[in-house]
Parts: sequence; structure tokens; C-alpha cells
Amino acid sequence: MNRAEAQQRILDLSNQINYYNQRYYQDSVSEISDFAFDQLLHELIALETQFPELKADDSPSQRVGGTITKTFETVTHKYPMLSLGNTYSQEELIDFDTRIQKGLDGDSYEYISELKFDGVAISLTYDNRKLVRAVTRGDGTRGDNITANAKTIRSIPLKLPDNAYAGEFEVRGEVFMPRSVFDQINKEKEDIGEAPLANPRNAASGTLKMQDSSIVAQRKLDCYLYSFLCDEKLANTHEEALHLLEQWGFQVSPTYRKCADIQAVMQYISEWETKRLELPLDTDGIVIKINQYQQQEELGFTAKSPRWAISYKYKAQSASTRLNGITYQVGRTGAITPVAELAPVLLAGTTVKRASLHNANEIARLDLRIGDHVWVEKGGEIIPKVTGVDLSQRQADSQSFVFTKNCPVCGRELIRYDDEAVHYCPNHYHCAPQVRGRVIHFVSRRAMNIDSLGEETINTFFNEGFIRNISDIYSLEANSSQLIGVEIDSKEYTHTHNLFLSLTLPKTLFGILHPCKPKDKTTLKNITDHIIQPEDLKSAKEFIDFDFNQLKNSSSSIIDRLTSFQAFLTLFADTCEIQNEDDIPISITISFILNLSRIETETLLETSKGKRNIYHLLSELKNRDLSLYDKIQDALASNTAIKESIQKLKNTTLQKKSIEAIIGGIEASKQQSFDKVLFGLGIRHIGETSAKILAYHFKNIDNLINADWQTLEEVDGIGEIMAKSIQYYFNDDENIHIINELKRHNLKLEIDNASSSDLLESTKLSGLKILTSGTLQNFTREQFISVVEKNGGEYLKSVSKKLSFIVAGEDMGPTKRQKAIKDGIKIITESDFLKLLEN
Ligand SMILES: NC(=O)c1ccc[n+]([C@@H]2O[C@H](COP(=O)([O-])OP(=O)(O)OC[C@H]3O[C@@H](n4cnc5c(N)ncnc54)[C@H](O)[C@@H]3O)[C@@H](O)[C@H]2O)c1
Ligand SMILES: [Zn+2]
Repeated sequence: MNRAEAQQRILDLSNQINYYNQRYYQDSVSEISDFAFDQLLHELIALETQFPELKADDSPSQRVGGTITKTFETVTHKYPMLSLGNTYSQEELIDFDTRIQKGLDGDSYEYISELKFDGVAISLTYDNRKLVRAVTRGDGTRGDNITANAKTIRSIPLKLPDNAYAGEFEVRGEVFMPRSVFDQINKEKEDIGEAPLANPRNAASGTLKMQDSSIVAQRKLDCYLYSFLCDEKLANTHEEALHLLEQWGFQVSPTYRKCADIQAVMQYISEWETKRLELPLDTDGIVIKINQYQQQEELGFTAKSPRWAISYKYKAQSASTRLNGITYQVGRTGAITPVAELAPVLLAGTTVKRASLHNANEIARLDLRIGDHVWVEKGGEIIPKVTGVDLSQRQADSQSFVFTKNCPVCGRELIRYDDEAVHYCPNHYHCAPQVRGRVIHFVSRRAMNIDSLGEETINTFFNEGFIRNISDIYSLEANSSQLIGVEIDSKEYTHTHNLFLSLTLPKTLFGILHPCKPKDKTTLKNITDHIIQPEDLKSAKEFIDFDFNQLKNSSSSIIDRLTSFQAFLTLFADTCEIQNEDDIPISITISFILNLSRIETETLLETSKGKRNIYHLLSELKNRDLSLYDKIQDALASNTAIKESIQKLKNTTLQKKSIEAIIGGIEASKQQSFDKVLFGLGIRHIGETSAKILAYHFKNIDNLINADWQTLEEVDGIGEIMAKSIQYYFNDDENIHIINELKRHNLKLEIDNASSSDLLESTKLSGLKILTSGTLQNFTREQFISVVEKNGGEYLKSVSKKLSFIVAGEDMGPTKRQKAIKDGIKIITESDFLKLLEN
């Protein structure tokens, strides 16, 4: 590259990096992976090293990526908050170690290794053992004052115990959203048809910058502290400082370790590579720091990062394979997710056939084309993703990929909401996957609580046409005789669904081995485990080729039966069903168990075409071949072992008992209160608490249906978006029809006075668990409890770690106070509490 080319490339790279920094730090959005981002930055640094005269003062290689905002007060950091150099390779770590050796002139040194928590950096200043300020990193020199938000984080102490240093000092750490909280929030968002949060880091970052601290409190952020800064010399090493923090009640992750040399660091790295996935939060690597403060000072800083520390980032495992096609999934919220259909490839121990592509932007950014060879990566998450294209293998005639304009299920034109990369099908109330999603939501525990009606059963009822929308659930009773024998199918119905009713290999083996009655169950388990475990032995085809002499420890009767089933299957091996599918046609299994002739098996195979369960298969046979039908019935009547074997195969079909349970659960749901029914309707943006507010305010469904826009918007806690969404819902004839059906089936569509005390006045305390101790000025104990509950909070009766905070009255009991401090529970005053209610 010559100088002019380098100049242009440096400009390009800087623009790109600045753009992604702006998206990442200001908007809390990652448009590209961290790895891809770091590669851009490394390329920039390499070019600037080669052409030092081209390095601009404001190059992103010289600055911390974030900035301050206008919405919070700006605070200048006492000690700058820098970035960290990073590396993805062990060679570069050795280089780092060599630089340290040189920098310290041969003195001996040791490292502290820590995990690199994937959250948002925070600086906390304490004085007089009280938290005085919490500030973001910002541009490294100045940050945002977010003290009010930080105070809602339970693991950040507001007041320190007496053994803590009383002068001014600063503690730094990482605010994060625990993965469990993240999953919970996304589940709730999905329930009410909102777009999910992208990942825990961006969720934590977005939350910290919110204006309304009561919402921040509901998001349940957490914090690990990892660094201590003070003008007074209270520690000589980083390790000593961590111990001080622990003694003063700060939450320090116990995962740090002192390492005598870089080899010990390597050991730490390999130990945590997989173990870190079990931690309650995301980590993206490790951080290595020189332990001695004196030596840290000698090594010093560059403009952007300390020379005495570096981060090592774990790289995801990757493999290359052919992109056969791109299909689309329509989610419950209508979100369209493109999926890469791949030539099967082995990655981190499992065969990968599909990978997520996120959205249209991602496909365009990668310039993916059908037929390309692509790189697939597996990080901490379960679903692998496509990270790049191997351009050297691209076909000359390949075509750019055009993202669909219409919903692949219902055909409606797709839309994009402001600022979102995802396409949505706006046909919220009529597009099948979305309707089905709302039925699942309707029966869920927090809505109608029909737990006898699981997700798989609902999917099946959809596929079979028993349910088309919410209100059809209440017509199931009238159709209950038709439900007997319906096979519960976890697969979603697709056009390529096997026309021959079939069973998975494990289930088939379970059925055919049943008459052997192996003495100990483990033998049976061993066989199925053995046959099922290897990836390549999941299909009937592979079963045919399997050598059963390998199963040395099994009894001979089992091996005999397996081998003869294998021989039987071989007779039909060329039927396309066995060639292509992972399952075995059920007619073949039944034939084998009943010892039928080849001709009879073929009749049975033919009869099972288009049937969806054993029950239907046998009743069809009655019309087609009565003698065969009778033969089967006789066999079933005379031999209980055979009968049981077939019964095992029928385990997943609906029987009388389970149907009764379903109908019973549906009947009981008619007692659910109005607000639960309202929540269950799945009106976009209407969550549990908004449903309570609406129920309380409007008293019955007709008042709500007839409410005009202004009336809706004036309700405390119902914003513009919700009001619009409510009107949109009730303007739909089919939704009105559903409501009328629910009325006809006597669901509760108005509040009954007995339960109206459960209803809400506001959501200001929603998600918070509260206790009070001592005498309050403004409330009796009973009044306090009722205020907490009316505003969405939960009152707990005793001090426990679950508490969000304690409201301390004048004479709070000393033992309660001590226990609260010990458990790190926040204590606030009555006036703090009133402020929370007012704002
Ligand atoms: N995907 C994108 O679009 C995009 C954009 C910008 C930045 N990024 C990512 O952010 C990184 C740069 O960001 P950065 O400068 O904020 O962070 P960094 O990776 O350079 O590391 C510094 C940060 O690590 C954190 N940290 C976590 N655990 C720590 C520990 N035990 N000790 C010390 N610090 C710890 C702190 O918040 C600290 O500020 C890039 O490498 C990239 O991966 C991604
Ligand atoms: Zn659709």
C-alpha cells in the first residue's frame, strides 16, 4: 500500500470506527461483532504505525470511544478512565510480557488475572463512608453523573461500615445485567409484542442512561467492583486493594487470581475458557494487570490505555461451509429472522446445519450470496452465527441477495420501525405464527393459567385446525370427542412434513425393545444412548448400517431383536421415507411388532399416507382391508406385551384423561379476573401492570372498547403508544368477534368488587420488594403495605436478600439494621420513599 492509499484507508477506517463507537456508546447498539470492530481498530493502528505522519490527533486509536451526553450533569474525572489494549492471540500476550520485562528492567513482577465482565464501566466516589457520586466513563476525561440510577443497584453500597476508610476515594467496576434478568425481560417483552433487547451489555448500557430511576430499579442491574483509587496510600498492590474492597462490603467477583508469570496466566485463560459460560453474566475475555502499584507507575500509560494491563479476548470457534439458502422465521412478535441454511459442518462438537443471520443489514454487510462459502462461529450462545464470507471461493456468477419484502407466512408487506434493523410483519392479529404466539401467551401462568394446555398441544391444535384464535379454546369442549388419538407434535407443520406418519428412532426402539423386558433398565438405556448419541446415528438410514456386534454389554435377546428389526427395515430401505427422513414410518414399526408379512406391511405403509396418528391409521384400515384390520385387532387383544409395545408408541397421543385435564383447566380459567383476561388478549405493549391499571380505571371491557383516544391517554400510566395500540386492537372486527365469544363463554370481562383491591393505581414500585421497620410519619403499617401494593410493589414480611430496600422509620430496630447492612440491603428514609412515589 502506498502513502496515498494508506491515507484514504485510514480515513475510511476512522469514519467507520467513529460511527460504530457512536452507535455502541451513545445508542447502546452493536451493528457489528466486537471481533469485527477490533479488527478494524487493529488495521488502523497497524497503518498508523507504518505511516506515523498520517496519524491524526483525534484518531479513534488515540481516544476512548465514548462521549458524554447532554441529559446528565457532566463530571470531570479525578483520575482519567481509560480503555484497555486488547489481543486475541497468545503470541501477542507473550509480546506483552516481554514489553513488561523490558519496562521493569529485569525486576521480578507478578500479575493478577481477572475476568473481563461485559458491561458498562462505572466510577463510584465515596467520602465520609457515603456514596457521593456515580459517573460513567464518558470520553475518559469527563463522564455523566448517573448517581440516582446507580443508587437503585443493590450491590452498590450507599453507606460503608465503620471499618472502611473515611476519607475520599474512588472505586471502579462494571455494571451488568445478569443473564437471567435479561432473559426474563425479553420474555416479558415478547409477551406484549415488543422488540427484544439485543444483548445484556447493550441492555445494561441503555438502562444506565435512562432518565427515570424507578424504571432502572425494575431492570435489576448488578455490579462487580475491580479497582480502587485513593490519594492516601492504603495498599501497595492491586491484590491488597481488592481485599480492602471485600472487607468494606463491596461486591468483588471471587474469580480473580494471582499469577506468578505469564505461563500461569495462560493456565488461567484456558481454565476459564468454558467455565466462564456458567457464570451468571457475560464475560468476553480476561484482564491481566501488574500487581505492584509501584511497578504500574513505572510502566505508565499511553494516550488511551495503561501499559501495565492488557485484555485477552476469547475467540469463538469457527468453521467454513457452503450457504445453501436463506429462509425466514416469523416470530411471535412478527419479527422476521433470516436463517442461513448450511451444508452440515462439525463445529465445537456438534453438527451445524442452520445459523442465525439477525436481520437484513447483517446480510447486506456481509454481502452474503447463495452458494458462498461462509464462516460460522459459535460463541457463548447456543445458536451459531455467520461471521464472514470466504471470497476466494465465490462463484463468478453469484447474485446479491434480495431480502423478502413480504411476510413468508401471510404475504403482508413487511415494515421496519424507526431505528430498528429488524423487519416485522405488521399483520399482528391475523398472521399465523403471531396468532399462535398470542394463544400461548393467553394460556400462560400470568394470564389465564391453563397449565394443562402446553405449547406443543397448542401447536398441534393449530396444525389440526381445532384452534384458530384465543376464543376457540373455549369451543374445544364441544369438540372433545375428536381430540382422542391426536398426536402431539412438537414440530411446526410445514409443507414438507413427512406424509408417512413416523417416529423418531429412539421412540421406535423404545417400542420394539419393550417385549424383551430387559432385566435392568440401564441395559435398555445403554443401547438407546449408544445408538442415539453419535450425531451420525440419528437416522433410520444410519441405523440400517450399524454394526450391533459393537454392543458387547447388551443381552443377546436385545441384540437379536435389534438385528432382526434392522433386517426388516432393510427390506424397505429404498422407500424414499427411510432414505430422506430421520424418522421411521410407524406402519413399519407396527408391522414388525405384529410380525406381519411384507405385503401387509406395504398395505399399512400405503394406508398411513396422509394420516397424522395411529388412531387415524387404524380406522382408515378398517375401510381398506378389513382382514388385515381384524388380524391387528386380534393380535392386540391376545398379547398384552404387543399391546403395551404399541401403547408405548401411542404415548404422545391424546387420551381421555389428558383431554379431561385440558377441558378442566379451560373451565377453571373462566374464574380468572378481568385484568388477567385483558393481559391475556396480548394487545401490543399492554403488560401485566398496564392491564391492571386499565381494568381498575375502566371497570369493564365495553367502557374500554368505547374509550376515545383522549380518555385513554389521560389514564395515569398509559402512554401514547399504548393508547394507540389499544385503539388499533379494538378497531379490528375479528378482535371484537373474539371478545364477543369470550363473553358468550362467560369469561370475566368486568372487575368484581371482591378483587378490585388487587388493582393498581400506578406502576411506580413495580418489581420492587419492600419492607419497613420502625414508626413512619405518614402511614400506619397497614396503610404502608397497601400503598406499596397499589403501586405495583411487593411487601415482604422479614429481612431477606430478596429485598430491594427497607424504608427506615424513626426507631428502626438495631438487629434488623445490622442484618440489613450485613446482607447489603439498601436502607432509605421515608422522604426518599415519598419522592419515589411522586416522580
Ligand atoms: N461492536 C461494536 O460496534 C463496538 C463498538 C465499539 C466498541 N466495541 C467493543 O468495545 C471494546 C472497546 O471498548 P472499551 O474501550 O470500552 O473496553 P475495552 O475492551 O478496551 O476494555 C476496557 C473496559 O473493560 C471493562 N472491564 C471489564 N472487566 C474488567 C476488569 N476486570 N478490569 C478492568 N476493566 C474491566 C471496563 O469497563 C473497562 O472500561 C472493543 O474492543 C469492542 O470489542 C464494540
Ligand atoms: Zn405475516
